[in-house]
Amino acid sequence: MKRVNIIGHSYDSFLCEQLRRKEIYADYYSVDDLARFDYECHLLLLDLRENEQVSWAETAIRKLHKSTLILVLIDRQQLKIQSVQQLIGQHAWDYHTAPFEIDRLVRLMGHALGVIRIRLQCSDSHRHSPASKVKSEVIIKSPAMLELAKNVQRAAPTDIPILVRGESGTGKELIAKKIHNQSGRSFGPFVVVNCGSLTSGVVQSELFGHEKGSFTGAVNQHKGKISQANNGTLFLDEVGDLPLDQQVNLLRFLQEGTFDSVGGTTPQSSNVRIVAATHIDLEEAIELGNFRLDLFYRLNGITIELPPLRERKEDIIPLASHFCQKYAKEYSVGECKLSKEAYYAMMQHEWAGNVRELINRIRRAVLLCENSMIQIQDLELEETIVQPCFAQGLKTIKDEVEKHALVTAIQKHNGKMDIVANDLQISRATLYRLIDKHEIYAV
Ligand SMILES: Nc1ncnc2c1ncn2[C@@H]1O[C@H](COP(=O)(O)OP(=O)(O)OP(=O)(O)O)[C@@H](O)[C@H]1O
Repeated sequence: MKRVNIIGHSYDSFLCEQLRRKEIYADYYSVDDLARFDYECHLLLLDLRENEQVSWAETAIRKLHKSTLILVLIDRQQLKIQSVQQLIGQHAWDYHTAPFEIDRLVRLMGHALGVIRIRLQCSDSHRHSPASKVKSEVIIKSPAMLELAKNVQRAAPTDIPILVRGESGTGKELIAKKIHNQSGRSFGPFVVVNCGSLTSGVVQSELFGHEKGSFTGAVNQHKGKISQANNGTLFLDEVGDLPLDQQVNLLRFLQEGTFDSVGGTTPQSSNVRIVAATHIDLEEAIELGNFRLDLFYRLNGITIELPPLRERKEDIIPLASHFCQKYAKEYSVGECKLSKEAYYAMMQHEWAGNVRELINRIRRAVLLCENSMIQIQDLELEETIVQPCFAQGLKTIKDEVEKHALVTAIQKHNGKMDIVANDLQISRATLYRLIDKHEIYAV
């Protein structure tokens, strides 16, 4: 659905309804209600019909960003008025004379929106070097995550809602930022709402905003996160924890594109792309009656499922190295390395807290380690114990040769498992099975 802001003398329900039928959502502000208008729009229709005085329109135009496209709607006879001519000549991108023909008006708006889109794309490629985007450096080496990155790249440029699922600390928010950065909205804001940390009343005002005086303590008007995310991405973190009574309001916004602020009397709109994340089992929450099925369908245009770190072991060491470097630089302690024991302990650890846990252990270890070498105790990990193999005949000799080949290849390639597997001409799955079989926790 397309959107246009209209300023006019008084609310014209007929015009708004006609536009709505053509899938254009009109946010109408009457001259008396301009305090509500935030002047941050791309397309503005100035409805000057039956207005002799246009001074209010000139005042409004002065507050607009100079890139806003202005269309003017006037009565034919107004074209003869000098102030109207001036206003059109100086500020309007185009005008339309009443009685309006809805199809012509819609075509005009469609054209204006097209121009805006092209302008934004051009200014985006000029203005936005990677440094100006939301920070989202993602370390990825495992096949599962490389596949996931491909899906993110495919889905990001569309406006399809994305549901990111995964255990806590797997990188859901980071992926949401990546989606934003790879979308046409990267020039706009990336706004995060943590649905889990707020009570129902607070969530409503946080998401939808509130009007001055709408409740005790509402001393000023507050712009909600949905409005703040206009032309950008709204990231609904822990959406599974959104209180049930607020789920219906969110659903209405997702279906109709409109919402009411707390204490507000006119529906508002905002052009946002929704990315939601959850670590809870939403299907189970639906069965238990804690989450709405219709909202689930609305949010779940595409699902991106982040595997836990223990299921993508190839990412562990690259992540550890990255954060070693990062914190060594941050704490000015010189380059740090992982000892072989630390390395294997990391590969064996369960990582219940996923990447967040890895970051915490590495950060602490970088500070605590001696001689720039991170040991198991610096990471506060369990020492992995190598069980001896008992030699018994040919089978044992074969086993010993196999183990020796594995250990040698792992040492030679510094633990890079994909290269080790390649060198030994076995699949990665077989390599891990053999590492488990021989209990190779340290080399
Ligand atoms: N692949 C990755 N590369 C680099 N950093 C990562 C990666 N994955 C996660 N991180 C980092 O790990 C930390 C946790 O990630 P994030 O907050 O995105 O996880 P989450 O799944 O949203 O967690 P929660 O469910 O607890 O909100 C962040 O500091 C993030 O930058």
